[in-house]
Amino acid sequence: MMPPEQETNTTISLTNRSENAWVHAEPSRSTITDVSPRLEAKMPDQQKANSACRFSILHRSLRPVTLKFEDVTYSINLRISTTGKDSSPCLSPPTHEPKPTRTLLHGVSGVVKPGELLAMLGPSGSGKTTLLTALAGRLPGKVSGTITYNGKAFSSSMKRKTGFVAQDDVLYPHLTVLETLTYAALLRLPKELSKQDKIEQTEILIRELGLTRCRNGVVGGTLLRGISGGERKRVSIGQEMLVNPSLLLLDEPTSGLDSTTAQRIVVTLRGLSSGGRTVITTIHQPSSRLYRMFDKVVVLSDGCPIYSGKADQVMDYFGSIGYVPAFNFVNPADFLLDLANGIAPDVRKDDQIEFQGRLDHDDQNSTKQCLITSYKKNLYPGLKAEIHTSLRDPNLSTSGTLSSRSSENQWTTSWWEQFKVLLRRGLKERKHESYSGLRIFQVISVSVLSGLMWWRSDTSNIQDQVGLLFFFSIFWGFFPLFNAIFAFPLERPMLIKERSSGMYRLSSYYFARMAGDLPMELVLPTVFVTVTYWMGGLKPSLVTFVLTLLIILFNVLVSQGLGLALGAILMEVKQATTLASVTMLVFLLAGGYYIQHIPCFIAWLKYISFSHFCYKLLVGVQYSVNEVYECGLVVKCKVMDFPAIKYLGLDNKWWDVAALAVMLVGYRVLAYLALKMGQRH
Ligand SMILES: Nc1ncnc2c1ncn2[C@@H]1O[C@H](COP(=O)(O)OP(=O)(O)OP(=O)(O)O)[C@@H](O)[C@H]1O
Repeated sequence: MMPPEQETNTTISLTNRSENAWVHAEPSRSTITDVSPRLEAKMPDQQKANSACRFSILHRSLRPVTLKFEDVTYSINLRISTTGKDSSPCLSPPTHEPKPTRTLLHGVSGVVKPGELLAMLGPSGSGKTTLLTALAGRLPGKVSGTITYNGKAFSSSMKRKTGFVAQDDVLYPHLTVLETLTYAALLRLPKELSKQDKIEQTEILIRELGLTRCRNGVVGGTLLRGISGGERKRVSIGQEMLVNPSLLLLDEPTSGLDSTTAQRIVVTLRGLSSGGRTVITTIHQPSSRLYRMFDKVVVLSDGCPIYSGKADQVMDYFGSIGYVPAFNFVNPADFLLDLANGIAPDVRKDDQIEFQGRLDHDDQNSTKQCLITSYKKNLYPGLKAEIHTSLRDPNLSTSGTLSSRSSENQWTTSWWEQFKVLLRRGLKERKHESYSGLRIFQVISVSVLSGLMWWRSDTSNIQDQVGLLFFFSIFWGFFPLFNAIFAFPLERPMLIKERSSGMYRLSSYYFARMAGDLPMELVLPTVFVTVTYWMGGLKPSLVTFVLTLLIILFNVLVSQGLGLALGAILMEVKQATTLASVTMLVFLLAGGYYIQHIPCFIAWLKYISFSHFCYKLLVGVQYSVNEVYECGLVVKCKVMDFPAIKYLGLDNKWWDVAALAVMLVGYRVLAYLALKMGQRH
């Protein structure tokens, strides 16, 4: 363990180095050379030129962004109104009529320029996250007021220049720090950089963030012990820093961290903003030394602004409207939080006569009202003027937009590259879950058990043998279905986070996910069928065995597709598993083995049951048309006349194959469309 002093020293030197490697307001030859002197020294001239060119591509993406927001107001529809009224104390007087909406932000304004670090302060529930999410262009529904980025609305090009670090770290628990950042680099850095360059950038970043000690440690999560909370937070920040964002927004990056680690993170943010980025962070209770690092603050009280402006002018402002702390050396952040909570400060002796009367009568709400009114009266006009000077803002001369419209919508990497990286990452993350001993044990034990139950059955016990074929179709309908249901609901937070930052196409993710699931989905049934087929005494023919296996694999893929579709449509595991159980029960009953005299008004159910088609095909390949079995004492009957087979009406097998093929494609298209629609909400 490093002593704390050493850690702090490292932080400062790291931040300085970070300014060399990551923080560049304007791309130039000199900054390019700064990026990686070690790399350049090793390269021949031509390679150096190429490398310089490649790194310039990375740094060209840092364009100054001036973010202005004016009168931002945001409401949500309330599902259940318990009190029947909007509880906000903002200027409008409370009404007693039930309202279907609740306003979370009430006319918040501000300006943040490149090189500035803005902190949003306020009590829990005051709307900091809501405002931050609105500024990151990620808030669902309608946000009224104006939010502009270099004078323009949020666009897909801005999306890729924006880094957003959410309050809860969304990371894959089984990947190491190095793997997490490398995969992010491979997905997010421009295609003009080689894989080696991207890996080099990751290594630099790991050093910049002080993550060297834990680079090979797994990230961990609720059920898996991994790196510490502070390290995890730095990994999340690192993922965003990789793209060299011009605008970086962070939600509570210091929450739950000790003061040294919190300072380390804010120092890093300060370094990032000094290099020309626009950095906005929400923060709960900063110490006074952290507060001093902020250029601007927005203070919210129940969604209403009580201050928006320079951090070092806050005390003067509140002093000017009559709120002065009792002590000269009070932490401004504590003072602001008290005010935002409606707690008027203790007064100094010389001001006592002036304030005593009001303190006696003011409750917290009226203090808040008073502060909000003062903000509107004193600060807001000035802020409005600052927002409206956009045309004269020198930062806007570079306006931050890319040279051509077409390049705005380009992805940083190709579809194929995204697919490969996502596939590798998915396999690595899920190998623990897919190849878990438990799952393998489950399949092998059921296969051996059923092999023993049906031990060497033959056509003399045709009922049992047909039962084994039906069991194949049902077991390999249930098992993949219930595994696939979890896929999208569990990955949802990651998908939302990565897709919101424009990391990859939905189609590349979707195909990578399907391809990643294939090995396990196909290996386990193969083992199962091999064991049970031969133990169970089915037709001792290699061709029949292979055909049986292929039919079951086909069935597995169809069932997996249905599971993916249910998961993607409902995006909720409990609901999806309930619906899947009902569906499979219907398929089981309509399959044709248990009931052969289904009333015609409900008999159509078998046509939507993939188990029915699978069972039909299995019977079709197991028995030939003229095959007979002993149906009584020295009496032979045709297998095709056995009730559970006759009912199936074995005609053209290709129709059954076609029906399964339609379901195979249909369910997967449905799953994709459901994901796509889900992304819009
Ligand atoms: N989707 C939602 N449905 C209902 N209420 C919501 C929703 N989103 C936010 N809120 C409410 O809006 C208010 C502001 O929430 P927000 O998360 O922005 O606060 P915050 O200042 O970031 O809080 P904290 O510091 O505790 O994270 C809270 O009272 C919260 O309960």
